[in-house]
Amino acid sequence: MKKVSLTTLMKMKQENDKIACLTAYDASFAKLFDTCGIDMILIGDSLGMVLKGEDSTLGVTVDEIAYHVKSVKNGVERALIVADMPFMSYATPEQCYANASQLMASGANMVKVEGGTWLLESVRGLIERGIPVCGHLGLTPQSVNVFGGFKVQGRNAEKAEAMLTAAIELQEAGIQLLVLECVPTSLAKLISDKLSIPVIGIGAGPDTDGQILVMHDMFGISANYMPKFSKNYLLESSDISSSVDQFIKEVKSGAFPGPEHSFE
Ligand SMILES: Nc1nc(=O)c2c([nH]1)NC[C@@H]1CN(c3ccc(C(=O)N[C@@H](CCC(=O)O)C(=O)O)cc3)CN21
Ligand SMILES: CC(C)C(=O)C(=O)O
Ligand SMILES: [Mg+2]
Repeated sequence: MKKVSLTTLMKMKQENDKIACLTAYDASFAKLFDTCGIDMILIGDSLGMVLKGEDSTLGVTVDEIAYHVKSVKNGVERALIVADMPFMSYATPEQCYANASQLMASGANMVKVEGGTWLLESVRGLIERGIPVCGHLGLTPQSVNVFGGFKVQGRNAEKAEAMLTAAIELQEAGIQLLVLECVPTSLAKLISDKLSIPVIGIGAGPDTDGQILVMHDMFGISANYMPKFSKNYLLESSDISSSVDQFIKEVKSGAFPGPEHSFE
């Protein structure tokens, strides 16, 4: 099976072929998702919430992500493997390079970092050193204490403008993929249209270039709560594999996310 590359994802954006992504944390689920045809698998720091049962992602360590990357890698033949960099593991460019290199050596194809303008130097440095970078804007859960909760971001004109500017700056710095989390549908559409790189949404409406869900949410088994933008695909399927098939089908057709999973 031909491995999905960043070139593949770029071509999918250009051809309006939607990109279907899920998180995974172990080899068995990763293999199942890969076999179903998931394009990208994220080892998310959401593992702090769905695996460890904590109420935020802040306690996750680089070693924990690396452990799960090593497991996921062994189940994957085709999907692009992206690893989240944990809270404070990229606070300075030097920390960022050391920790990103550990995740790449563990089997990731790309690392993901949360934030905008303050990150530009680290993003450029990673790419110059051979590490592809995925950005993450909107509701960046590592900043939950600054936001005062898991809240939709970019709802006023000033914040929306700042997010678009940050997205463009990150693209100019060299990111090759962007996750937009919990932003109004119209803003996610604007950013997806303005950027040449693929934009993957979660709680960002139907107009991004792809969608990602936390795997536990799509099976309705998350330890804490179920965000409004998620959908339990096991309710209408008899087994895990066909629920993943259905998720991919609905992403590709544009049926997911509907208005009930999106924010205005
Ligand atoms: N199980 C799970 N699913 C996720 O999508 C997820 C995690 N965990 N952990 C890491 C972050 C945290 N995320 C979250 C968690 C909660 C909401 C939430 O409760 N949102 C409200 C919207 C609040 C508003 O309207 O401003 C909601 O009703 O969905 C959103 C994102 C997304 N990520
Ligand atoms: C929700 C996705 C985008 C994520 O960052 C995670 O799973 O940690
Ligand atoms: Mg994350």
